Amino acid sequence: MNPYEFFSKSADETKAFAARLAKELRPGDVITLEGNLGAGKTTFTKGLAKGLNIKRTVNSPTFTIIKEYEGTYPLYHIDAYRLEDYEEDLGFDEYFDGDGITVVEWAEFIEEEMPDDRLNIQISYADNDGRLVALYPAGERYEKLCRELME
Ligand SMILES: Nc1ncnc2c1ncn2[C@@H]1O[C@H](COP(=O)(O)OP(=O)(O)OP(=O)(O)O)[C@@H](O)[C@H]1O
Repeated sequence: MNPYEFFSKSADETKAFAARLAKELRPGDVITLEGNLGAGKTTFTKGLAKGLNIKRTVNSPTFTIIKEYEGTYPLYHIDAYRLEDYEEDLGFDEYFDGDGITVVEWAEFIEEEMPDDRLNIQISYADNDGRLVALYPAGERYEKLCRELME
């Protein structure tokens, strides 16, 4: 069983959990978000933004592919959904190695550009409008981060 799971009873709880995670993040960190339509990926990202003291409203970047927000650190929110058939190098590594925190939805479509070390977060529907938020850390830094977050 995955030890890094959080059961959220409401959108506010999901946001609060994400905000707590955001406080532990630092520039160069990469998070991938997975979940069905309406699972709460945007809600989670709003929580991250709150934790990073971002004042602007976060909404889905589907049509723009990437959105940038200024906060304690910059937040780069990438939605790769429309890049499924894209073959060229898009230069996203500039974000992954950069000065901010990057959140990627549909990372599988740009897998070649994704770093190996990252924190994958899967949000799924649970009973009574709840959500299961499961963290899958890849790499030592994110393992440690998850352990501390769950303490
Ligand atoms: N526990 C919960 N956690 C997150 N969202 C919840 C929860 N309970 C209810 N919700 C509601 O579910 C909806 C989640 O929508 P959201 O846009 O965040 O999903 P999404 O995964 O980004 O969807 P899409 O793939 O359409 O962009 C919101 O209306 C939110 O208020």
